[in-house]
Amino acid sequence: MAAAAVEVGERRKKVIIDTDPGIDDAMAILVALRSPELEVIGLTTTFGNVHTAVATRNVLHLLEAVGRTDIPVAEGSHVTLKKDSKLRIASSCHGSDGLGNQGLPPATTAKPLDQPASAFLVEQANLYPGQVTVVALGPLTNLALALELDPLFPKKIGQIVVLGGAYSVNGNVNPAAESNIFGDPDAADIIFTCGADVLAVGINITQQVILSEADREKLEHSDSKYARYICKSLAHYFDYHSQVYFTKGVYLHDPTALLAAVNPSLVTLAEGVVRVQTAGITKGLTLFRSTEKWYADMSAWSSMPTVKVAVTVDAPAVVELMMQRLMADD
Ligand SMILES: O=c1[nH]c(=O)c2ncn([C@@H]3O[C@H](CO)[C@@H](O)[C@H]3O)c2[nH]1
Repeated sequence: MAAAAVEVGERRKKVIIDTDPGIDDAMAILVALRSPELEVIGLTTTFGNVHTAVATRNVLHLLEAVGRTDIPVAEGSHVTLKKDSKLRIASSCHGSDGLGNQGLPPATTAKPLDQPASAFLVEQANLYPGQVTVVALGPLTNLALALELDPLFPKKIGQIVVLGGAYSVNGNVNPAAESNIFGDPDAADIIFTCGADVLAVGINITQQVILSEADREKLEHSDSKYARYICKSLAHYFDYHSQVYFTKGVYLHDPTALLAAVNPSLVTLAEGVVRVQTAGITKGLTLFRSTEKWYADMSAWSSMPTVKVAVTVDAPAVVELMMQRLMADD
């Protein structure tokens, strides 16, 4: 089974998680910290589920709670690539504090770096050319800014795993758009067409991966500090799903993308050009053109680099692996 088949290579994969926690972001970060295949070399923050300052606060709180303040945190952009400060924040999904309205205090000593996220991303890509995987769990603004800082960033970064897009299904902001792409569609279109090794995991995949009430109970009975940390925010996430999706379980968006970086065999892929609609009623729409058909006239597509898009997922294996990682002994 896929979960058992994970092999720890001699060299752990260096990972930077770009994140806007967010309940399922927090879950993904915790899973990453418990994954021996990964070396988390940094966390960068962005807006989306919360404003960027709150994302930074939440990341620092989480790292302190699990004793991992050795991991550097770089704060990201507070506005979109086009400097729009009127952001869409998904507070109904995650609570106004991003972690289920727990009223958590700020971290006591942990602080972000002085360096902005984009500069940190460029620095790490230069330090470890071809070796760094960015798992992007929010809008892609910081990555697009990194590319502005260093046009060779797409060639120096190892892989960008994007949680984002809705490929041939409705979005979750509106029928057209998924939340992370809607948050900064200009940045997303740039990243999808920049020539980097991009793997997109959309909600057509992540909405198949469901944490049930029974799974939640198992997490609640675990002594692991990682499971205990996430359980405190799960009630809000379950309530939200029951109100808007009429489901008893919750979607594991961010952990699925993270685990696709840990064990790529959990998903199968198609390859083709992805473009993003940047305006109008379909703003944030992700359109995937597979290479299965030749088109006579399509200049906005034919000259563009391709990306990989996840098309199937072993959902039970993802849930099991996530549970194992969160409940493993401290
Ligand atoms: O705007 C949103 N509406 C949702 O229903 C919703 N459900 C989950 N999410 C968050 O957006 C990303 C997936 O699209 C993840 O980071 C979810 O937390 C949502 N965002």
